[in-house]
Amino acid sequence: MVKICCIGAGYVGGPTMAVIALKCPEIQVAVVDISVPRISAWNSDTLPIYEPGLDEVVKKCRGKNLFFSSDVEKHVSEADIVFVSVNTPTKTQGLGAGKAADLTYWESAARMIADVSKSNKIVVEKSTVPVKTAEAIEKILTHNSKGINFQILSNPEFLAEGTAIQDLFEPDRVLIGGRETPEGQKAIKALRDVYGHWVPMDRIICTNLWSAELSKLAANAFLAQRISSVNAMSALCEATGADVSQVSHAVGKDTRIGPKFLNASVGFGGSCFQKDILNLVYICECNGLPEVANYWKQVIKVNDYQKTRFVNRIVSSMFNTVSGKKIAILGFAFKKDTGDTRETPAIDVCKGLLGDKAMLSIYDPQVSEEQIQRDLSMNKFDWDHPVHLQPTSPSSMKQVSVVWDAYAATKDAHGICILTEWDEFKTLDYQKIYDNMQKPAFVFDGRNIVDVAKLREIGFIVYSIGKPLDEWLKDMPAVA
Ligand SMILES: NC(=O)c1ccc[n+]([C@@H]2O[C@H](COP(=O)([O-])OP(=O)(O)OC[C@H]3O[C@@H](n4cnc5c(N)ncnc54)[C@H](O)[C@@H]3O)[C@@H](O)[C@H]2O)c1
Ligand SMILES: O=c1ccn([C@@H]2O[C@H](COP(=O)(O)OP(=O)(O)O[C@H]3O[C@H](CO)[C@@H](O)[C@H](O)[C@H]3O)[C@@H](O)[C@H]2O)c(=O)[nH]1
Repeated sequence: MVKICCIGAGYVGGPTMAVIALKCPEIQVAVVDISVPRISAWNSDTLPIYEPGLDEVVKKCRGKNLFFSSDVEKHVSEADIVFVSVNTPTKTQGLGAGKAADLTYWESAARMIADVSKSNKIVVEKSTVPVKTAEAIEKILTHNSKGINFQILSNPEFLAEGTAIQDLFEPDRVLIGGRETPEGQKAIKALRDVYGHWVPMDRIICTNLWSAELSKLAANAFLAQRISSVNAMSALCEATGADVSQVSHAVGKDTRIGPKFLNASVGFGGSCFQKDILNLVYICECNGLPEVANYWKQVIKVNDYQKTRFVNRIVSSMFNTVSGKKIAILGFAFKKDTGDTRETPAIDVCKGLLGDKAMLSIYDPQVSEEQIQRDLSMNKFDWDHPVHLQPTSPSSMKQVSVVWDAYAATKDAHGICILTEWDEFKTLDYQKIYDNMQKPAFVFDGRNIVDVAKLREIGFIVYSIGKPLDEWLKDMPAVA
């Protein structure tokens, strides 16, 4: 029986391994992590991450051919294939701080694999890593390898949160990079056979190691670049009276461009886009390519501009001050159908409003109060480091309250900011909400999900990203 072990039971390791276990009943899959609470949660009825469809998959396989354990060394030593899916955050200190990937967790996993292995293994990079990482990992593994053969593969993950299970069931492609030696090709075949249980062969792309590593960074950069492009257009739409949804639709109808990923928003968030582009920028700089680095840096700059622009719209619309005003924040996760808040635009928007002394009442169906407090008190780039390394929340967050209902959040509020596109925000009773708010009542829709005409009919002053401006807002400056 083939044994797989995955180091890192996070947003990628957990769902990916659960799907491999489901699709390959004859393979034994162990997911291991140094975080004991995380492993306990994977073994409980309340999984550590919220992801539609994940519960069913885990329940079908757990205890049969899918195991979650904190006995990292035992499972690694027994495995034929070891996936490494640990976090690779942005470095916060030292050389490359604020840009380069922090490979501390990866390196310690590699050292541990080298220490405990007694048989040949295929080691698979699942984490997103800088191009050429495999070379460094190979050095760690083969140094003092006691005659054991390690084959390194790069198998980056392309799932998106909120649709992880669907993405894993029907991936656009699976990418496997390996050495161009006979042993490397044999290792590629072994991993291709695992995915071959459910992924059509023509969707499994095999490349060399460096192409696979770089393709992952490139794919995220291209995706994020589309969002920054449409967000840049949204500012121009507001200035000219064009409607960004109509522009996106018209542009996306060109089959060379395509309709997906062209929704203007308050800005992209999530644990990957910013981190991976910064990493790409750093690699370009290290390779003496400042023009290429600056090109990609601009994608992040436009994203920051969009968040600042949104905050400025709110403040300038509300008579240039939100001091002491109650603002309801609807949605805190970085997108719908996840409880993940890493790099969510809500953090920057809330911090911007708090800086202007607003009183925030925050509601998100999947994010806990503790998480929100931690996020709002954290430094940039600390977010993806293990919890014990993150700053604790100060008790002085008196301007922030977290409530468990959109109606409570909006009661007596001066304004509403929609920051996550949760479906439930589309069907709220906005008349009831309006009746219970201070007047004039404002809605700032950072996701373009509300029916603007209907809300204006009720009496709201509405700002929607990239849409023709409300009369109220027309003469207000909205410079970032
Ligand atoms: N989140 C996503 O949607 C996504 C998608 C594709 C790729 N990725 C990439 O996958 C990687 C993992 O991302 P994630 O979101 O799953 O991270 P995560 O933080 O949710 O999970 C990583 C886990 O690794 C564990 N860990 C760290 N060092 C360890 C060690 N030495 N031994 C055992 N366990 C260890 C941590 O405790 C943590 O539970 C990152 O490189 C990320 O860029 C993420
Ligand atoms: O048209 C769009 C599409 C997305 N977003 C925002 O962009 C961010 C990222 O969304 P999405 O890409 O759907 O989620 P992630 O889970 O971050 O997934 C991305 O990052 C993963 C980690 O590398 C990759 O595996 C995925 O392929 C890639 O889509 C979110 O804040 C979205 O709200 C927009 O603003 N407009």
